[in-house]
Amino acid sequence: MARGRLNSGAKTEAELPKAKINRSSLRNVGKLLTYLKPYRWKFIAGLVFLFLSSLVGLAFPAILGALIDAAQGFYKYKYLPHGLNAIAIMGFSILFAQAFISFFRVVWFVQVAERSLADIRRDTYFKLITLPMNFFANRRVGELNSRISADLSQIQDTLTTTFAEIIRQLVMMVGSTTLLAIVSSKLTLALLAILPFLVAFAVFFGRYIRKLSRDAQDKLAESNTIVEETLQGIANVKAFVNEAYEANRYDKILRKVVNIAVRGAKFRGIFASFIVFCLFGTFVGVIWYGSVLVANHEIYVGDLTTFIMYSIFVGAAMGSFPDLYANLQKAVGASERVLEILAEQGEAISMVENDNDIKQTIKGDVAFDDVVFAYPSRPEITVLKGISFHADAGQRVAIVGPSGSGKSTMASLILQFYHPQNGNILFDGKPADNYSLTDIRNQVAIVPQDVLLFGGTILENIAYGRLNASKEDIIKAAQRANAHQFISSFPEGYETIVGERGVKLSGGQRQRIAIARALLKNPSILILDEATSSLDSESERLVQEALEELMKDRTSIIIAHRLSTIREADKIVVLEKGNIVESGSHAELINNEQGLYRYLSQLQFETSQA
Ligand SMILES: Nc1ncnc2c1ncn2[C@@H]1O[C@H](COP(=O)(O)OP(=O)(O)OP(=O)(O)O)[C@@H](O)[C@H]1O
Repeated sequence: MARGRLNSGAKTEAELPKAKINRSSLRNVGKLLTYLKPYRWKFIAGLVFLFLSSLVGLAFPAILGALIDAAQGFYKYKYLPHGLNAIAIMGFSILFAQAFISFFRVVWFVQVAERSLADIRRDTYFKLITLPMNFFANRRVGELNSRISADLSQIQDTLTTTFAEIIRQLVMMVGSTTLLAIVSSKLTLALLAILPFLVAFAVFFGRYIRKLSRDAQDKLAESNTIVEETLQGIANVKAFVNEAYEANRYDKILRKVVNIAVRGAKFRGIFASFIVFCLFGTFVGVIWYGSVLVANHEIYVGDLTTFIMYSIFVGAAMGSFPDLYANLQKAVGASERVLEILAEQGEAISMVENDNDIKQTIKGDVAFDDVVFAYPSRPEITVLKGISFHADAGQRVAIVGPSGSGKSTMASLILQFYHPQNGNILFDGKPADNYSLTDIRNQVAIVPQDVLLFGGTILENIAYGRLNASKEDIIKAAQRANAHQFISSFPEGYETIVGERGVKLSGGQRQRIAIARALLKNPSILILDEATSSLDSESERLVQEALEELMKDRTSIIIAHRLSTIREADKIVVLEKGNIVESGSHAELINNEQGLYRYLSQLQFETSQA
């Protein structure tokens, strides 16, 4: 199912060229355009200036024609000054005005687009990070990444360039055609007899080329996903000596990209040469016919110049439409994909830091009451089948059981990453819905199996537990977590950059940083997802000591893999295939000869003896 969604997403992309720009897609894009609202005056001013600069541009051919006619002593236009120099000065003034107007329209459009796009980016990112875990289970990081980068850049491009170009070219085309008709209706008719064929060809061919380039883009996105996934799991790639396999995988997809792109290149080439041939052919024809009209004294030479320039404007405008239209279509597709994310239902987390302060304190009682749960991405498999257990505030409760029995799932439910389909999770006797999400997550900390550190400094990584903590508090937490010593031994101390995902630190060091982070957070409920990989005995001792310190005076739910570490727990809950099969103290459980706990303990004891 997860891949199903992914594929459907990819399919929308591939089919996009066929999706017409229609009312409903435009309505969708209209929703994104609301982001322009705060900057609407600048945007409207930009539009007006754009319109003006296009109109002013239309005056040129007339002025140049008038200049040439004036050289021969003809003054056809009453509203233009008589005299060569006067007309030339007018031409320069118009040029200056156009330059002036163009400057502002470019600056304003870019300002508006940059600002509104930053707003959309911010909102998309905010939405993304508040989406429930299930959303992420169904998508790849690379795919989401490209929403924020590629799709939004496409929209930005369209707002800054394509949109303005479309308006400009439309004004040029309509204006030039009208003026052409005024200059010479005969020549205009001759031109219009050829142009529709050109346009029809351009549109037909342009569509096909767009489809090809979309396919190439999709494949390229796929290849980027490979790079990203490989780099993220580089240790795995190396450990399995799968460099050649990955290189092959990447090479294969790159070949596909090249194939599609090369096929597209041929069509693009044909398209370009045909357009060039037709355009020049049209001009040659028009100049030929125009020269005949001049020879017959039906029009002036200046008129012919004016006419040729307007024809160039019309031709250029028509030639630019297929690309502009393709860009518009891409932007519509990109907007739809971005809107998809914006329309998702996020979790109730505020983006204002103070809103997320603790409002209802939790003492530390945790209980599961007949909890039934299946992951939304795999509804057919019930992972927890009616779990009930209780941990009093301050108690240590260990959850043990074979791999896949649902231990980590229980941790995710306590953190409210998912919600049970049946039953309740209770904090201090009250169902979780009675608390805000932020209240629960602020008072529950997890030290996960696989500690993920961010790329910044050690200080920043510990401070992640409480962002407003002072440096003294951070050092104190590190000391309590047995981390201060090794941190101080680094030349840069707390300012040491941990490297991407903490690769510069050992497993035990990373764990102690995670413990310091949790100590700083000072939660009333602690979840320890014990690391499966064992550390060397010295490191193990340091981590264990740090954990003891961390567990003091709070409820601890320990997901244990090594049963030797949980003998002192107040209660041990034994899980098997989503059911609690036993619970009690170590002494009670070990005496149950038929019990799973005793069996697992013996198994581990034997393995460690072997
Ligand atoms: N995000 C998920 N989406 C769908 N199914 C999942 C997801 N995470 C875990 N599962 C499934 O839920 C079941 C319980 O997994 P869970 O990780 O809770 O087990 P566990 O007892 O913690 O195992 P381990 O000791 O190996 O960590 C497994 O069958 C697993 O395949």
